[in-house]
Amino acid sequence: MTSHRLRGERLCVGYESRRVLDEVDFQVAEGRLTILLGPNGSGKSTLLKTLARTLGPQRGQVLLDGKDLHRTPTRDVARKLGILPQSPTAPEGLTVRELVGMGRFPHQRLWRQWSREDERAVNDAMSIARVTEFASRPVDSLSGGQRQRCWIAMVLAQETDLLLLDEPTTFLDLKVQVDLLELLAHLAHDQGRTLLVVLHDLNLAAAYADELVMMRDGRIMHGGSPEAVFTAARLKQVFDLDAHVIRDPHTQRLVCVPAISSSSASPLASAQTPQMATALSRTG
Ligand SMILES: Nc1ncnc2c1ncn2[C@@H]1O[C@H](COP(=O)(O)OP(=O)(O)OP(=O)(O)O)[C@@H](O)[C@H]1O
Repeated sequence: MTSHRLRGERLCVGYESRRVLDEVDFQVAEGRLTILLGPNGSGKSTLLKTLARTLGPQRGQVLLDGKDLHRTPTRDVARKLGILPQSPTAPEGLTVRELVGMGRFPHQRLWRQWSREDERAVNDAMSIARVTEFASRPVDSLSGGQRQRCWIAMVLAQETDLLLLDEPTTFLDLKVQVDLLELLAHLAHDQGRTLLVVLHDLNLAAAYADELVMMRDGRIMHGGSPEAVFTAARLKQVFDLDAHVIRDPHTQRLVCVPAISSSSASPLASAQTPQMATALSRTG
């Protein structure tokens, strides 16, 4: 049986008078890669922040190893749970090595300064996230994608069993997105870590998730394996997206192909014959 170290019970969460989550129950499957999907504004970040202790619930509770997370000291939480928020910003002038080193704070004590263990964790994290070459550069001098990788390195340096990542693939090119998802799957499958990740790319989510969770209007609509959950009917219901779900002939994985009306498709793509395509490309 899958056990649940992190779970939210009857969570009611909002901002001032506006309620976003209403009585949400959610359990993060241990040792699995769970991907949270949903349209903009559906409450994914709100749920993630509540599970990560950065947002307090108005009602309900989050339990980490059976204890109320919002009553657990920060350092204790940070030793078990790492979070990558959406669009984080680093203090001006902070170098990459300094930023990644901040991931080690929960492991330090007043009487125990920077250790070899900290140094090793920072070097490993920078190497995995491929930012070692930028180590002495200020974070704010890097490109969006390079910066995103530094933040991922900081979370990895924390060496927690639980990782909550909000849109970690923002700014990354497709190759780096795939590399990152490979890494996240490796952390779950080979190291037994528990990951909850918000993503917008439906196909990457279907390809890598052990569990897919779909949200809409602050509610969890569906949860389960991609095979069970990733269907055209559910994509329509949750995202209002007209799409076909087909199997990639090479990998047998499920892939969603958005339906594009023939009037908006490029004439080249909708050309009926190779001769028509050649003629169109000449005139175009
Ligand atoms: N700080 C805030 N103050 C007021 N309302 C907020 C705040 N943050 C989010 N909201 C509102 O809460 C709702 C859910 O937002 P949330 O960021 O959780 O959605 P999301 O699913 O993560 O969206 P996205 O995919 O666009 O990141 C939205 O309607 C949003 O406008």
